[in-house]
Amino acid sequence: MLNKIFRIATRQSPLALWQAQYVQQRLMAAHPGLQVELLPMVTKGDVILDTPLAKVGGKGLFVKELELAMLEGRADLAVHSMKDVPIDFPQGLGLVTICEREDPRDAFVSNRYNSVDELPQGAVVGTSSLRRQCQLSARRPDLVIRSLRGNVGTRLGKLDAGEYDAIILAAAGLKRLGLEDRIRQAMPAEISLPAVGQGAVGIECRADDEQLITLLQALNHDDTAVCVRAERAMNTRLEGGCQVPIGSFAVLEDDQLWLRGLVGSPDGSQMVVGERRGPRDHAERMGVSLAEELLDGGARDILREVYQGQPPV
Ligand SMILES: NCc1[nH]cc(CCC(=O)O)c1CC(=O)O
Repeated sequence: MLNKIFRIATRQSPLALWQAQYVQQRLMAAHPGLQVELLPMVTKGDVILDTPLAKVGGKGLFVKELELAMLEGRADLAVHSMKDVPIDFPQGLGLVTICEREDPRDAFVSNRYNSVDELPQGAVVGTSSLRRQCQLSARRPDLVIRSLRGNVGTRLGKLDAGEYDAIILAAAGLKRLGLEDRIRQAMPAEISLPAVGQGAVGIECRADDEQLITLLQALNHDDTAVCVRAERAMNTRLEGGCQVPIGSFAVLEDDQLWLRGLVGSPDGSQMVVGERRGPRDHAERMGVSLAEELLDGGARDILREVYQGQPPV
């Protein structure tokens, strides 16, 4: 076993590399003598940077090449931000481990203002997330939301160049990159309900790689996995991709799971919210039943508009 080298397929953005190195180090620490290397790759999502994600086919773009490398045996595992992991996995691959969640909140970043509520009338806020746009606009209909893409460093550069009064990023990405001091306001879930899986790192590998799956168990964080499972079950029932304004966020409080969900129109004029509390082993069914409540409460009509004629049933 120890003469095998395990290869982690990874994108080359600083955040992707940080996450891959984090898993590499944790694997080697948990299993002294284990050899783990990185296989840095370029994905389609990295190449097409100036088109809104919604127009180029979504987040699957960032993972396809990594998955092909695993299926062809050039790599053994891939590390993902759970937020970017699609609902379905290709035949032969599976998500086997979810690591402990970093700060799940959205971060308000600005060089002039301390919070969303402090922004002046008509301020320009950068984000390409319909979920963030929806919640910002619902709270502050006067704000002008402008598209913002690129990796974390690029986005901060555009803020610093004066293109925006403020931008919204995931707190987790900023903290991992040592940029925590850029956060002016870690937005509570009441102001910005996070995306499914936000802040959690997941590990994908070949479903029949029993040796690796066993080694990876040491990195699994059960509480995080339960929360993310509930969030993903809700998202799956809604057939949510990343181009839809869906928030889903679960926490464990004294072993009780508290799941909150939100579906809104991109302009923030409509918003359907709901929540479930229950035992941790009901994670999936809570996600599904919350999704159904949201659908019946208006989300079906909102999503029908967004999906343009392909509504969830
Ligand atoms: N959509 C891109 C993406 N995917 C994961 C993170 C941040 C880290 C995380 O949520 O784990 C980000 C950047 C952002 O939203 O600011």
